[in-house]
Amino acid sequence: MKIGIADTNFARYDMARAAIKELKRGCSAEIIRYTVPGVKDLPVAAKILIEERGCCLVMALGMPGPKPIDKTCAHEASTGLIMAQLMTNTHIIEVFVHEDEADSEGELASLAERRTREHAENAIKLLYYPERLTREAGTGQREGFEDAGRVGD
Ligand SMILES: Cc1nc2c(=O)[nH]c(=O)nc-2n(C[C@H](O)[C@H](O)[C@H](O)CO)c1C
Repeated sequence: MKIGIADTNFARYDMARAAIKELKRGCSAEIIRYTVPGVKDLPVAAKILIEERGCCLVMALGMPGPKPIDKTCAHEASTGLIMAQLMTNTHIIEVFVHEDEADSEGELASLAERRTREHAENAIKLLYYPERLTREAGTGQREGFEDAGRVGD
């Protein structure tokens, strides 16, 4: 089993290091890392990891900046990642941490670490323990922040 990690040098935190640590802690998959300049380069990187490098899941890690143009880039990248998933019938877990989600550099680093690790846990569940995701259905899970929790009965 191979898991791909696509990340960017635009990001201000080494999200791939966090992902790799968590994946190694939870499974024995081979990990293939592919770093590109920015989020808009992630869709093709993910597709190459799947089609040419044999990955059965990819985590796409990126950090959109705070400007309107960055938000547009992130939306375009997201659309591309969805297209790549549909073209390859393979999960690409988008892990984006927007710079303006945090109030300080320290908070941004913690959020990037925690969201990436929690999505790495999701990747492991998708591949190895899908029944655990089903058990969590409807429980308001949130990656990087406290879970929102269940409503109703
Ligand atoms: C404006 C802009 N903003 C971001 C961003 O917020 N986050 C990011 O990762 N990359 C950004 N980029 C770079 C593009 O994603 C891409 O790398 C270049 O357009 C080259 O294809 C650009 C050009």
